[in-house]
Amino acid sequence: MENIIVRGGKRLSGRVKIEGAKNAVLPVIAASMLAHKGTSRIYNVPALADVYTINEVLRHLNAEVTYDNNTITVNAVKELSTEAPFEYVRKMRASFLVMGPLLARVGHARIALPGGCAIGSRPIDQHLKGFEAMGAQVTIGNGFIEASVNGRLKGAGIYLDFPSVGATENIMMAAVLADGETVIENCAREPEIEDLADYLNAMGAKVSGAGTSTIRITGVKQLKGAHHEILPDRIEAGTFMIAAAITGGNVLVEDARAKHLRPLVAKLEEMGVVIQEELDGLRVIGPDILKPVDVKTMPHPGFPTDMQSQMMALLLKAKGTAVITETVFENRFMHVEEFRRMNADIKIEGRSAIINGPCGLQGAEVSSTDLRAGAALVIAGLVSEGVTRVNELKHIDRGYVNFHGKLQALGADIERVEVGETASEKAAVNLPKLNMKPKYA
Ligand SMILES: CC(=O)N[C@H]1[C@@H](OP(=O)(O)OP(=O)(O)OC[C@H]2O[C@@H](n3ccc(=O)[nH]c3=O)[C@H](O)[C@@H]2O)O[C@H](CO)[C@@H](O)[C@@H]1O
Ligand SMILES: C=C(OP(=O)(O)O)C(=O)O
Repeated sequence: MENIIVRGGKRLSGRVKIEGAKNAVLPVIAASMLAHKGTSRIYNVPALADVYTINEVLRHLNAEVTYDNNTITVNAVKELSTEAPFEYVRKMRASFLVMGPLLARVGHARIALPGGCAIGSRPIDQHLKGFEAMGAQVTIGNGFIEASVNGRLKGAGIYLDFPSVGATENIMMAAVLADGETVIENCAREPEIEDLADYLNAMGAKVSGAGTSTIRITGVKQLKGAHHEILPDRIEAGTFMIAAAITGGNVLVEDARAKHLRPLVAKLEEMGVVIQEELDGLRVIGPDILKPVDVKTMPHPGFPTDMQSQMMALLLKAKGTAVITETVFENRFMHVEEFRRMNADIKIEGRSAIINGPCGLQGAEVSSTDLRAGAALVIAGLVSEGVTRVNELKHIDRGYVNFHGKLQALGADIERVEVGETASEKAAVNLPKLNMKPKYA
C-alpha cells in the first residue's frame, strides 16, 4: 500500500506541464475500434491507470494496442469479440464506452452492468435509449447488458433527458456507421466531445455541431484509422491552478487552455486570484486573503463537478461563508467527512455544502474517496499545520500522472511512500519525522 505524505506551509512556484485529458482519451481509444482498416495513432496520451484499463478492454476484444512514449496505436481490423466482463467495467465505468463502437461495427455487444460508484448511482438509461432509437434490441440480465441489431443501426432523432457526457459519446460512436442521419439534442457540450468529434471526422465520419447542444451525424459505410492528438486535461490544469492559489503561490500551468477553463477562472478571479494568459499556458498567482464565493456544479459550460472537491479545499481557506451546490451527481460529497478530519467547518444541507472559513486546517490521516477528492485532500494538506497522510491512492492514479512528483517540483513538501499496515506505521503520521523511504526520489 502507498500513501502520499504532505507537510503544509510551502508556497508553490515554477511551472507544471499538463497531460492529455483522461476524459478525452478514453472515448477516443474506444472509437478506434470503429476502423475497418488502417492503424490509429493517438498522441499526448497520459500514463494513467484508466488508460491501461481501456487498452486491456480493447485487447480483450481482439484489437491490437501498443502504448509507448505517450502514443497509442490501435489496429482493430481483425474480427472483434463483443463481450466486456465486469472486471473491466468495475475498475472503470468508461469501459462501457465500447458498446457504441461494437454495436456500430459488429452489430452486437455484451457489457457488464456498470453499477454504482462512490459519487452516485450513475445509470446508463440515456445511452440505452439512444441505441434503442437506432434500432438496437437491448436486454438486461445476469449482470450484463446485451444489445444487438440486424444489419446496420438506423439514424434517429434522440433527445437526451440530461446532457450526459458518456451517453453523447456512446451515441455519437454508434451513429457514425449507421444508415442515415442521427441528431442528438440536449447533448453534452464538453471540450472532450469536440475532441472525439475531431477524431471521428479524421477517421472519415461526418459529425457536425460538437460543442453545441445539437450534434448531427450522417452515417458512412466504413471508417479508417487516423492520427489524433489529445487535448490538454482541463481538470488536471484546474487542480494545479487551485494548488497554486491556495498556497499563495505563483505557478505557470503549461498548456492550460483558458477557453476550456472559463467557469473556474471566473470563480478564482472572484476569490482574488490573479490569472494571466501567457503564450504557453495560464499563470496563477494566489492572494494572501481569499474571498468566499458560491459555486454550483453544472454540465459544461457550467462549473465542472470534477473540480468541486478541489474548489471546496480552496474555500476552506477563504475568509467567510461559501456554499457549494452539487447538481450533477447525487452523492459527490464523500470528501466532506475527510476534510472534517482535518478540522474543516462544513455543514451539508441536501445537495449543498456550507463552508465556514477560514478553517485552521490540521494534518490528519485521510482517504481518497474518488480521484478528485484524493487530489483535493492533498491540496488541503499543502496548507495544513503538520503532516497529512492520504491513502487509497488508486483513485488518484486513475486521473493524475505523478501528482506528488509534480507538486514536489513546484516546491511542496510531499512524498509518496510504500507503507505496511502495522500499527506503528499507522501511528507514524503523528510523528514529526517519518521513518519511511520515499518510493520515488
Ligand atoms: C470518463 C468521463 O468522461 N467521465 C466524466 C463524465 O462521466 P459520465 O459520462 O459518466 O457522466 P454523465 O455526464 O453521463 O453523468 C452526468 C449525470 O447524468 C446521469 N446520467 C448519465 C447517463 C445516463 O444514462 N443517465 C443518467 O441519469 C448521471 O447519473 C449523472 O448524474 O462526465 C461527468 C460529468 O461531467 C464527469 O464527472 C466524469 O469525469
Ligand atoms: C468522475 C470522474 O471520472 P469517471 O467518470 O471516469 O469516474 C472524474 O474524472 O472526476
